[in-house]
Amino acid sequence: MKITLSFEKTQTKDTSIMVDALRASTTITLALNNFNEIIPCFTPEEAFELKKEINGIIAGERSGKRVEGFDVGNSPKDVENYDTDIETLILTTSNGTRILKDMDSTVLVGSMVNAKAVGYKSVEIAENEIDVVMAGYKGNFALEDFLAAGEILYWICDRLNNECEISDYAKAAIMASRDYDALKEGFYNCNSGRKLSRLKSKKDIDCCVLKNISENVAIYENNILKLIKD
Ligand SMILES: O=C(O)[C@H](CS(=O)(=O)O)OP(=O)(O)O
Ligand SMILES: [Mg+2]
Repeated sequence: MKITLSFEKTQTKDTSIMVDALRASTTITLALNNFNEIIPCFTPEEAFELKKEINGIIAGERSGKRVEGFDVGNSPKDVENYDTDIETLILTTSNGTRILKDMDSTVLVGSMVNAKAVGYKSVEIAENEIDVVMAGYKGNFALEDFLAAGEILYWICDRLNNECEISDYAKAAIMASRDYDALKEGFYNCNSGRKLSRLKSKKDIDCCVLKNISENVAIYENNILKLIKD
């Protein structure tokens, strides 16, 4: 099995894992405890248009703040705990939902909170290649996505008993993610982490940095995110 790490765009047609640790991947993973499906939109305008056509809760942010007129922002716990009987979540965020659009492969969603589950599941479904794709921050490298990718890559290699062809880039992410105290420091002091703290959303970082608190693995098929079947 060939294991790689990429930025924004996947390099495989086999199996990709989209990683946006602060916060979209975490929000998607935990939202599936409250919603049956998530429809990612690429702009707030598109989300508002879709809301007119379907019965859905509309969530997301721009610059880390809830979009005016949305039911909820991009806080994983706020979305997970949103009190509703509606089964569909419409979600648009600055980075994570944007990069899903161009991924021409089987796509899973990975974060710290489901790192082992998504790593193991990717090995189960991949044929020959797994590419972990970092969402980044406004088109730039994001430390938290590199660290979360490293945690996921660790579990992929663990599931393969380290019998795999892994890129140096992917190896570097694993090495960078091994010290959990350093990883947490990275989450709180990266660009997104500092911004979220300024926006009084530190509680979201507290959630997004937790390791393996969820078995949920979302798969992106036909423009919809749902829990992958066992
Ligand atoms: O909502 C988020 O946390 C980020 C935007 S920012 O880094 O807080 O400005 O969006 P995401 O698409 O989850 O990276
Ligand atoms: Mg992010």
